[in-house]
Amino acid sequence: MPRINEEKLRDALKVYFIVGSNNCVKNPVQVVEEAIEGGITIFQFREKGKDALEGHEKYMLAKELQAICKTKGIPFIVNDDIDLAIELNADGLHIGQEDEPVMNIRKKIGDKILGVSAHSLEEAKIAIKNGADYLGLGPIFPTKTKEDAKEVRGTTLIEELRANGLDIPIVGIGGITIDNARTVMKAGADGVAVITAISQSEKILETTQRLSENVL
Ligand SMILES: Cc1ncc(COP(=O)(O)OP(=O)(O)O)c(N)n1
Ligand SMILES: Cc1nc(C(=O)O)sc1CCOP(=O)(O)O
Ligand SMILES: [Mg+2]
Repeated sequence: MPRINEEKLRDALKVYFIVGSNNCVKNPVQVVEEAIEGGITIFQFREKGKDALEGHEKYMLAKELQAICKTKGIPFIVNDDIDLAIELNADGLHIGQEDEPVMNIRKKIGDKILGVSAHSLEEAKIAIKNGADYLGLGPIFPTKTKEDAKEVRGTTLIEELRANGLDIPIVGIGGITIDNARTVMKAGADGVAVITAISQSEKILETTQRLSENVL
């Protein structure tokens, strides 16, 4: 199967919901179902940090969320865990700069969607050269979700990449909400990736709908 069409991916990245069980106030299955109903366009399983599930429990939750995404036609991406992505035959994998080199991962996952985090123009160029399908740039705004997040840089890196002619699909991440999502899109992103804005909302469906309206 060929690598995913770039324009199709750009569209899919618009409302990118990332979650793990420890980000949720209520049952993560219910959270993901409501978020899908509200209009998310792609999903990342990120079971990481304090109180994260491990082993069989992690696998079972991933499998259940993947099945839900599949019935609704939402691409299912796994964060960090290449073995899980391969075992589940996920649609893709997202990796950071601390993970295995992009080139090695690309060889291992074949044509699956490969997202890579980048924090500079140089990192972005290397990721693209080695096979990234899209980039995650952040943190755009302050976030409490990722303890080891880099310095907040607003939308400057998105603008820098676009000004340098990089047209790879990009999502902004970190502290993105209904209220600031438009700023990220105007800077040149193809989509916004959020955890808290949706997972901690008391009205997940409504919040996701409003976020989508500011992005689509
Ligand atoms: C879409 C998207 N963008 C960036 C990240 C962050 O990845 P990483 O830097 O590897 O950090 P962790 O999420 O693994 O803590 C992401 N997960 N998704
Ligand atoms: C997972 C992640 N990666 C980031 C980066 O900067 O690469 S910021 C972040 C956390 C995003 O969560 P929230 O939407 O709750 O701020
Ligand atoms: Mg990572």
